Amino acid sequence: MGSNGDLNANSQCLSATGDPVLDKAVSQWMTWDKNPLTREQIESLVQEGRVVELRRRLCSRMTFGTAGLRAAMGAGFARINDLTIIQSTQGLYKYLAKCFPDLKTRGLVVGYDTRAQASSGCTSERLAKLTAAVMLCKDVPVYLFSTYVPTPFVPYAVMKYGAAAGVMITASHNRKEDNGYKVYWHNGAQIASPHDKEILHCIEESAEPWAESWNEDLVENSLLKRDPLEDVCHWYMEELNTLCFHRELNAKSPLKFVHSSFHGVGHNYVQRAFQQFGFPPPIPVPEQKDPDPDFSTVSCPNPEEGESVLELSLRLAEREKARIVVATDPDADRLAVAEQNDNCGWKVFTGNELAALLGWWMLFNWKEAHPDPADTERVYMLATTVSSKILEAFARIEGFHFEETLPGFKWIGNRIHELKKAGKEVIFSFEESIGFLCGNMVLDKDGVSTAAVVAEMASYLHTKNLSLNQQLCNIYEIYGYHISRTSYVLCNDPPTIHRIFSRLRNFGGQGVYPTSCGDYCITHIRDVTTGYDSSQPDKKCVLPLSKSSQMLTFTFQNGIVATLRTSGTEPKIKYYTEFCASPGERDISSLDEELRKVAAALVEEFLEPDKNDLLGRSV
Ligand SMILES: O=P([O-])(O)O[C@H]1O[C@H](COP(=O)(O)O)[C@@H](O)[C@H](O)[C@H]1O
Ligand SMILES: [Mg+2]
Repeated sequence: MGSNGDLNANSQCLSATGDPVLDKAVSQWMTWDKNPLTREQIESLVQEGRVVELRRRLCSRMTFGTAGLRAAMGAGFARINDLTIIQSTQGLYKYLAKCFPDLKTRGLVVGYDTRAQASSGCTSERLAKLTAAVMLCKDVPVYLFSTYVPTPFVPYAVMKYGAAAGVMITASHNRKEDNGYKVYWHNGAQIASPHDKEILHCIEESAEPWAESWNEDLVENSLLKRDPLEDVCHWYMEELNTLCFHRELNAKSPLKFVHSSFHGVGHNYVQRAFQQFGFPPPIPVPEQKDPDPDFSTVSCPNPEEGESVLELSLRLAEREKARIVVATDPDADRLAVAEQNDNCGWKVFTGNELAALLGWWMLFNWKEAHPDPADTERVYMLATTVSSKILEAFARIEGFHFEETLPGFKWIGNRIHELKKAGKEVIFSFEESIGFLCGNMVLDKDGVSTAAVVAEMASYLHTKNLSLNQQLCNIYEIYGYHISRTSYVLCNDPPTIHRIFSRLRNFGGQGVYPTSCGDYCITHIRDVTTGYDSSQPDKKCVLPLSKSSQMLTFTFQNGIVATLRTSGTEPKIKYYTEFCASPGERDISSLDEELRKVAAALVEEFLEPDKNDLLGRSV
């Protein structure tokens, strides 16, 4: 890297894109960025005259989506890199300083996962250190974990230390090119509106790096930096006892478990959690147990993709005669589970199916500890609106409360916080995307604690001669079958997405939504993007508006409910469909067939994949 004089000379000779707005952005980038690799990326793009790409990278900024800022790593204000992490943290500092007069005693928690990209020099660890440096240079104490941790450790630490906020550098299950910046508020839940908008505003106002923001030495030398790793691990593992109800049974269980950490952070933590529950540590998938930023053995690092990405785990489990596989996603906040059944191979549970099991399990144990039915009055379970309504069916029959939120655990976390304050007890929450929270130890989904809870549930059921799958059928028999189909198409072009949703909003003329899809009649429409709900007396959505994402829900005459929405973390349009049968209704195969047809019609007629160049799911 040259002296400041060189930087200015560089930025002047580069001002040659022919677009004054872009020229300004290029010159700002070259003045502010001190990372030679990302500077070089912009330099080459300018030299090659790649104006469209430059505009894409430099003329917009990342916004807070379903789970924080998330984008590809690399040069540009629209990407994750040293400079944008510094800018984001400067903005966060500015906002926190406004909200917390005691910021300098409270401090910030910073954690990171195991992502790395050679071409931009961005590793999650380095980005976490820069985050810490920005706060330290303003004399804000920082609890910076000395090694990678599961995402839920950050909100847990925020609550334990009474910190003002927390930042986790992770892109979870996204492709290896991406990274992200998740922000937790002092209550331990991820930030939601209005904090996200306010922070973004402060980021825009704090774009120029402060002199000391690049000073990573502060992390080594500052007395305001603490390493929370040992304490947090210890407290977390101890507190797991509140979710362990049958330790003696666990210790005697003949069941064997295989664990995959998907090349991410989960290995050590899941091993310890199992031991805390009285189990021997699960058998790790050796090829996937250590961090690998290339995610070399999986086509996609998302355990949600099912059997295709669980291949190594399933084969190992067969060799080891392990009945159950648990797989944490790369930042260990979500969990996939598969079970081997004697004659019918592997059953990989969907998030909705696992939630039926876990919801049942948490209620079962809660009732054991609180035999007075009057106590159930203060019990809550939560789920996002695109998740199965199975918990609602439980709540109706068992007499507790169920509520739904917008997609994203940030909504669930903040609602748990409010309910706790009001003296209520949220005993289980989930998202269909294999995100679960048993109890409320942290206010975010947690793959580590859920892995141990699943092992205990399976061991308990085993003593009753039941598999997880058999128990799932029992649950459906009592509460009604809940059959869902969820998938997505890929779309990298925001104008196409806009066109698709706008067509649906004006399907039968201006402002007229569709009244049918395929052969199926639509009876109600909910448009969370605009706040319209035809089923409500005042035609207004009960859920908060979600203007920055697209989300349309169709209720069909046959009872199926389907939602189309844009992902807030990846370039996807997702669809979610469910049929909730009444207890006693058993003709499952015909229900499933009907659901398949509705899902197919939804994609063909409403998304028009050929016309819109949408790619189907490849795995
Ligand atoms: O892409 P979207 O907007 O559907 O969001 C997806 O990822 C989010 C973040 O998950 P993680 O924290 O593990 O990255 C989840 O909350 C959400 O349920 C899931 O659908
Ligand atoms: Mg995750």
